[in-house]
Amino acid sequence: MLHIKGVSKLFNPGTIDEKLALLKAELHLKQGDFVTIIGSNGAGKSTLMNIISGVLKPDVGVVEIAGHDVSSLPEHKRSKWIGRVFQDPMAGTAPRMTIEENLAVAYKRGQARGFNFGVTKKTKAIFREELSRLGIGLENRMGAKVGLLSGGERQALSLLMATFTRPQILLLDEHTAALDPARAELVTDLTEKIVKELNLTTLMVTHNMEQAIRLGNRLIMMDKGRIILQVNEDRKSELTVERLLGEFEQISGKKMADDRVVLG
Ligand SMILES: Nc1ncnc2c1ncn2[C@@H]1O[C@H](COP(=O)(O)OP(=O)(O)OP(=O)(O)O)[C@@H](O)[C@H]1O
Repeated sequence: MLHIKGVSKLFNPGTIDEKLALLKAELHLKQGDFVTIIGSNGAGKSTLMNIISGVLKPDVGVVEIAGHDVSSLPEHKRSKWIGRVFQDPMAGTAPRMTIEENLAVAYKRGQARGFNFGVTKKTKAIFREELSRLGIGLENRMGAKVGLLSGGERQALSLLMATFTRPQILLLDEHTAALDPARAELVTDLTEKIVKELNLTTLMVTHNMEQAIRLGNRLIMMDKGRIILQVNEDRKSELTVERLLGEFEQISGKKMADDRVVLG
């Protein structure tokens, strides 16, 4: 479903600001794989997500989604295959628009050109049904401005919008990190439910090792632009935070340089 083949990315080559963000990354996911991504600061996690979504172009290498080589396609041309939720609850939704208007935009995404913000009776019924799947009562507040929702409600809505058009790939970029523990748990539970129901191929960056171990069927660990560890389905259930930190230290020869990971 998703193939990353020999992808590298160097920022500001040949200058004093040169930064290696990805080196010969190889990752192969089948339909329905849910991989959690963990790593120290500046490891290349966001760069990997940006290269999959088309925000960044790799210097070399190939990105293949559902049999299509998308390496040279700009972000908007692959948006029909990809849903993405960011850390910032403000990022995925338009605060001055109502819930149903936001959903109308998501509904149109990846479809024919031109935005149509109109909400018909039929689409309204679809929106209500989709919102009720979240189980947090948003279906009864469809005319409410999104800016009035809590961070957790907005992230739940962002998740729904990102998966509305049934993308091939779901990218989650620390999407629960800015929420308090109770709301983070709610959004995490919704994530698991939606990913399972839609059998979505999912990549989730998290700084929480316990979450990285608990969620999904695969895990990768990154450091200095490299994927240094891939744990597949058969071994994932044996992982513990201590083992993972131990593996990181053994492979990278240093301690995990990210307090959020260690404390998390
Ligand atoms: N647009 C850019 N211009 C220059 N350097 C960049 C750019 N984006 C990322 N980098 C550098 O590339 C490396 C990888 O960054 P990236 O954001 O992918 O790491 P990350 O694993 O997501 O880190 P964090 O967990 O701290 O967010 C870092 O050294 C970073 O400073």
